Amino acid sequence: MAILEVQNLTKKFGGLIANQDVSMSVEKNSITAVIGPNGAGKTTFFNMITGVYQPTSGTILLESEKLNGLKPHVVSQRGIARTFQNIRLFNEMSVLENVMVGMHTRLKAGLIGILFNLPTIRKEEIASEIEAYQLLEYVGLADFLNEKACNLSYGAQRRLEIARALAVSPKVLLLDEPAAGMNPKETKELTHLIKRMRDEFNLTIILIEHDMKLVMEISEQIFVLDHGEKIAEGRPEDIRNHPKVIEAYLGSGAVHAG
Ligand SMILES: Nc1ncnc2c1ncn2[C@@H]1O[C@H](COP(=O)(O)OP(=O)(O)OP(=O)(O)O)[C@@H](O)[C@H]1O
Repeated sequence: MAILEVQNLTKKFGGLIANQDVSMSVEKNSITAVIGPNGAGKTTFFNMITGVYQPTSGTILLESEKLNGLKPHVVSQRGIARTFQNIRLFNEMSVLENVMVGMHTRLKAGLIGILFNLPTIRKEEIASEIEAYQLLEYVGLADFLNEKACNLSYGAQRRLEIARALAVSPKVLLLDEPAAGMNPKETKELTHLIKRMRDEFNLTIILIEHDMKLVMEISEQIFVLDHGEKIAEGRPEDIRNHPKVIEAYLGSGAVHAG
């Protein structure tokens, strides 16, 4: 069953067409990759799904409900969380606080509760602290709870972003270049983490990634964008030797070169 349906999505920035008529159907509980050369339109595609940009035309459906026109925080409440290509953490806040920020959108006590320091707030706070700790343990950061986010290694910051995204209890998790800047050991651990998250949180995961080894190893389905258009889709074995994909990455002539 498809959890996310994207139909004929187009995004124009003035005269530049960043996405042109892109359609995708993503199965529930699957791991899907969106790949393509630099500037192909991958992040723009994520930005439309998450409400950062409104599409020029086309439709985005989550469990058959339209997401067009919704603000990013509402899209997040509907069940789509993401991480960013350029890590966006609260650098001066602790690791634990960064994850707790991710939870605030679904806390029930509300503004009145916070203003009047109601007991419900304290209860929620304790519960969210415990949950945040468990998420940090899950991504391997339990030893760094009180560390400032900016003091973490690059790979650890990427895992913290993942923990923060998980804190909103998403149905769909979008990862924008999760392995960027990671060493081979960290990338291997990330590969395991992505698979575990899908299985244990019953998640649907869509990732943009340039590390083809990672992509080929974990994706069940791959979509390829080039110059804003979808040029191929299929299983890793279909994509690996797809002439249009080889041409997009290596330039025209590569396919015929032998
Ligand atoms: N806000 C914007 N205003 C104008 N042009 C934009 C904007 N955002 C993206 N673009 C342009 O849209 C095109 C697609 O960019 P996008 O960042 O989506 O590509 P990408 O595939 O994610 O690239 P990369 O792999 O390098 O991150 C690029 O030409 C980019 O310059």
